[in-house]
Amino acid sequence: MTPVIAATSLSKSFETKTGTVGAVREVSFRVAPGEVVGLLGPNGAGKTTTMRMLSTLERPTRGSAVVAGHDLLRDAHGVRRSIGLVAQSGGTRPIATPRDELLLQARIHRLAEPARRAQAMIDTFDLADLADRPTMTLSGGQRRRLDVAIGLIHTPAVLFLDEPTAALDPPSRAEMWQHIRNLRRRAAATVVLSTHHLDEADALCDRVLILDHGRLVAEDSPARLKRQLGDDVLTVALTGDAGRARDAVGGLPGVRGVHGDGNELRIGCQNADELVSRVVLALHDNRVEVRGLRVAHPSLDDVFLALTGHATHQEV
Ligand SMILES: Nc1ncnc2c1ncn2[C@@H]1O[C@H](COP(=O)(O)OP(=O)(O)OP(=O)(O)O)[C@@H](O)[C@H]1O
Repeated sequence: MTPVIAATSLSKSFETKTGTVGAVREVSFRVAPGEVVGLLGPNGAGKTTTMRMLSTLERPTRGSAVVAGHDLLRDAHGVRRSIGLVAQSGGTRPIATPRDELLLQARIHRLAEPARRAQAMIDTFDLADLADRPTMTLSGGQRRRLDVAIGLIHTPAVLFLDEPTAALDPPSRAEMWQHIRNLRRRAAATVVLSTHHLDEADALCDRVLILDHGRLVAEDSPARLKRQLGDDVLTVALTGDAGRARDAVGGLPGVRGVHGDGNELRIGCQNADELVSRVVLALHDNRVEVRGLRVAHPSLDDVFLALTGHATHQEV
């Protein structure tokens, strides 16, 4: 199947007073039609810059991409016509109403029957009660919903959502998740979204691209990424030398991998119940005090830590 996005060695460097920042480095990937793909990584990993390049807002320093059949460098106009972009900051005017904003976008895209199209988006995104109020009176979640409606009004082949749920409270977040799920069900839209919430990527994405320091370090479905670590993760809170603790348990039979984050070891394994007593004994023999134990299925947090050596909430 022809991919909707094919990025090849996409790279972007910024020249700053303190030197060159390699924001995105040689990133290559493909996105199939109808896929929901997550760009995942901590602050500064290169997610926004990747999206800005793919939506023609930033020119790549190196590399190329084809988006919805249009070459990014040779046919930026074609790319722009085929995509919707919901930026982190949104883009609505405070005193305009949602209906004004949707109408304006419909006209910018020269859609037939703009008023009917605006109303369709108002209905789809549950904006009926809010449609004629100034956008500055909307809550963060309501405004975000409007941003997505605006991004979709021209039925783009690809929708880029930059942190669609940043700063939303849990109910608004859940609502936004439902809208993103509906996009795929109703519109079969291809969606590329960025997030640093691993649970969000897990809940919404067919595939995640994990970025760290501008590089693509892994690319797979959330389920397969987690399975690589085993069925269980045994988390051990400890006091003592983390390096010595890692060495003590790393070679035990059944251990798939050990990752340390401060005073905590996370041990990927097939069956944590069988391993617990051996881990405690090995740590005791190496003078590491165990303060607590917890068993869980691997999360994308564990995957991220295993791949990069640091947690997603740490800035890079
Ligand atoms: N215009 C710019 N000038 C200089 N450096 C920049 C510019 N834009 C981005 N950067 C740098 O590029 C790197 C990647 O930034 P980017 O915004 O793409 O990361 P991100 O993963 O989207 O982060 P966040 O989750 O915080 O939005 C960062 O180190 C950032 O400071």
